[in-house]
Amino acid sequence: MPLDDTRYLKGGPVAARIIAEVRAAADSATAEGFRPKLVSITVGDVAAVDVYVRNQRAKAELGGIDFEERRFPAELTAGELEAAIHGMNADPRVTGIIIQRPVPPHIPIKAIQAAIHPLKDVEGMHPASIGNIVYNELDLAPCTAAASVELLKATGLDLKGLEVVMVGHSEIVGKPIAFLLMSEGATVTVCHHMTRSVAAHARRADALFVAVGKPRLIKADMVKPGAAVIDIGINAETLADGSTRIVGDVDTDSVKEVASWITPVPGGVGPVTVAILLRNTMVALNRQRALYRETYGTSERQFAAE
Ligand SMILES: NC(=O)C1=CN([C@@H]2O[C@H](COP(=O)(O)OP(=O)(O)OC[C@H]3O[C@@H](n4cnc5c(N)ncnc54)[C@H](OP(=O)(O)O)[C@@H]3O)[C@@H](O)[C@H]2O)C=CC1
Ligand SMILES: Nc1nc(=O)c2c([nH]1)NC[C@@H]1CN(c3ccc(C(=O)N[C@@H](CCC(=O)O)C(=O)O)cc3)C=[N+]21
Repeated sequence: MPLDDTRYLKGGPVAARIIAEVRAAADSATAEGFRPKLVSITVGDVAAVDVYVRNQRAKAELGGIDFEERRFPAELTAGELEAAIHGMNADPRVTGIIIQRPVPPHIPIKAIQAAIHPLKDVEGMHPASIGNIVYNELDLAPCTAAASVELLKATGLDLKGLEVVMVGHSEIVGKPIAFLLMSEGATVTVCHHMTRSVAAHARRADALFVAVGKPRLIKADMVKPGAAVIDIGINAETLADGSTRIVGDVDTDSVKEVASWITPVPGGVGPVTVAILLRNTMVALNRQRALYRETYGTSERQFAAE
């Protein structure tokens, strides 16, 4: 189907709407002396991260949020990284911190995520933050998970009682999606590599989310006619001529003939993920402002913004 087919659930318009809201919120916060600033931490070189960070920088600029990339060599020790994070926690000009994954194997990612101050955790991966979604507090959730749910909502389907299947149960994507959907009233089945028949579950789904990291895992015969398919996978594929292209986890060419909605890759979940990161940056900033008011009894900032 051509890319203007309405069955394509495109991320661009959803992202643009979110970024416009971010821009309005960021401009008024800046005018009131609370300038939002997002710091991205990268350790080592990972191609998938480069695309994400490039888009973060471009969209932060559109959204009126300052952006700084801190890039560290792969040999950085966990202690050095924690020290850098503690410095950012203490710096009032830094209002949001994101650690790009993956980090090299010698760095314990869970401990590093926990080192970010929960008020500056714009990804919602600090244990205190991720716990909130279990308590139905959904305003700051891991970005890709929130983006995927946002795209399902763009179909207009009623999430209450919807049969949803999530393929993949990672901490950063599959599990948070399952919690967000449960909070919205959906009936959620979670599949993983030990699931006896992913196909048998997937075929029952009104909405099928896929975050596995295997190109074309989901074929047309695994999809219920009329379903919404949210393809979260981002996989680099090398073509015969040596060039590379990005494909998702869903065999889009065959599934598009069966599904009523399908997110393209690229152009689906990815752009919305970036927009949600910026929205989360504003949610975090507002929490910091609320604490500031409670502590000092004023919303006037006590130091000059640079
Ligand atoms: N669009 C975006 O913004 C983002 C996209 N991604 C992409 O999403 C994909 C998944 O990422 P992420 O969740 O971090 O990946 P992980 O590798 O952390 O998780 C993959 C999940 O898939 C499960 N799995 C593996 N093989 C199968 C199988 N054959 N059938 C069913 N389940 C299987 C694994 O189960 P088990 O643990 O039991 O082995 C695991 O839960 C990747 O392509 C990644 O690039 C990731 C982050 C952001
Ligand atoms: N802590 C952490 N959180 C993440 O969410 C995370 C991460 N680390 N590490 C890397 C992966 C990958 N990821 C992408 C998000 C958006 C695009 C994106 O914007 N993609 C565009 C591509 C556009 C282009 O090619 O320029 C699209 O799909 O249309 C890509 C990749 C987030 N990840």
